Amino acid sequence: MSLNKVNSKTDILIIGCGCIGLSTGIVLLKTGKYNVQIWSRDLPPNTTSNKAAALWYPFLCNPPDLVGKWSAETMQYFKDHIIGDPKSGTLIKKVNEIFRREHKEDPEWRPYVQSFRRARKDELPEGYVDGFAVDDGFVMDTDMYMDYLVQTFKSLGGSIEQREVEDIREAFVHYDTVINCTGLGSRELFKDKLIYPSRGQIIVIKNSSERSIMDEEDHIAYVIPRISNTVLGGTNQEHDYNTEPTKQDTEEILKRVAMISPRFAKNRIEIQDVKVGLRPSRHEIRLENEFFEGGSKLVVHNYGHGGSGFTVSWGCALEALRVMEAGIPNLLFYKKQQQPKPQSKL
Ligand SMILES: Cc1cc2nc3c(=O)[nH]c(=O)nc-3n(C[C@H](O)[C@H](O)[C@H](O)COP(=O)(O)OP(=O)(O)OC[C@H]3O[C@@H](n4cnc5c(N)ncnc54)[C@H](O)[C@@H]3O)c2cc1C
Ligand SMILES: O=C(O)C(=O)Cc1ccccc1
Repeated sequence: MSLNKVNSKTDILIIGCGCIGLSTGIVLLKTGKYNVQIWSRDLPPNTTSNKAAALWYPFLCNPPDLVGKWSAETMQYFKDHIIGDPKSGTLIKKVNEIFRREHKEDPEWRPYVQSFRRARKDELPEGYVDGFAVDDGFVMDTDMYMDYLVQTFKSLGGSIEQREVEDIREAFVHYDTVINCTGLGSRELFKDKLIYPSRGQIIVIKNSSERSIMDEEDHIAYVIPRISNTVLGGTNQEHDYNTEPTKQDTEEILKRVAMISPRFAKNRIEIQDVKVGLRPSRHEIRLENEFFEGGSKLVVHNYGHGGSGFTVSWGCALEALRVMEAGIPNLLFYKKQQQPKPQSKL
């Protein structure tokens, strides 16, 4: 049995149609070497990814050095391929993280982001004494961006099937190489009990804001302006599976946001929507090969991106391609394929 090949391209299955699965699929398709299909239980707009704020900013994601590298690669990828396209739903927006106490240390990702600077005093609301700034930060109108990823994936020849995978062996019937982008779903599908939900609630409002600003010191508060609305957040309730918004969280978020952006204390806030998503949290992103069925099947894991899936998406997609291409030659029958055919005795 040879590697699944049609039109001399290798067939790859991706499980999961969130920002990670779609970005990974696009990177594979752009090489011109793979036929890529996505199987996914939920499709946009019904994924965790669609519940994100979303802005570029490393948050609740590890390991720090790799998250810094992948965040910077993702920022570059957005600048090179995405931000110029109005269909992508992205906007360049300065982002400020602010602190009530002096913050001596720069963030671990600072060495990777040249545009990083300390916040100026005039960028700090009353009661805040220190802060970070990234002038070329960017935000995504999440649903627009997710639709853009789906259209880009399909325009490159990718296909998407709504299908839940209950046992990875279902995938092995048709594919030798599978990329696992199931986020929190890996808790069941691969019995990884290290991944757990961190519940995040956000409020979508009509009002606008000139910058993204956030305080994540003692509790989370953020304002993230987008093309068609602004997102106020948020919460971070670990191991909480409740996907329904609560009135209490909405009130808490509005109270905290008024502290970091006083204009929201004075102006009437017109709530358009309240959303909840379960961040796929893990002590660190799992991005590695795992062989099954005696080395004849390969799964590339790419999940556990916590609060930074969009921020590291393209860096992780490029890494998943590298890891996969390092793994394929080790597939058992791939090796057999390469063996010279025995010469006939006649
Ligand atoms: C409120 C909130 C705000 C956020 N804001 C930001 C932000 O500003 N910036 C940022 O970078 N990140 C942000 N995040 C984090 C970001 O949303 C996640 O890191 C990201 O969505 C993870 O993407 P994913 O593709 O791994 O997961 P998901 O979007 O959950 O996709 C997983 C996919 O796998 C599918 N799946 C799972 N199990 C199976 C199975 N067994 N069979 C078939 N399919 C399966 C699911 O249906 C889904 O399609 C935020 C998260 C929340 C909750
Ligand atoms: O809520 C989240 O998961 C986010 O990623 C939004 C965010 C980004 C940066 C700081 C705090 C929250």
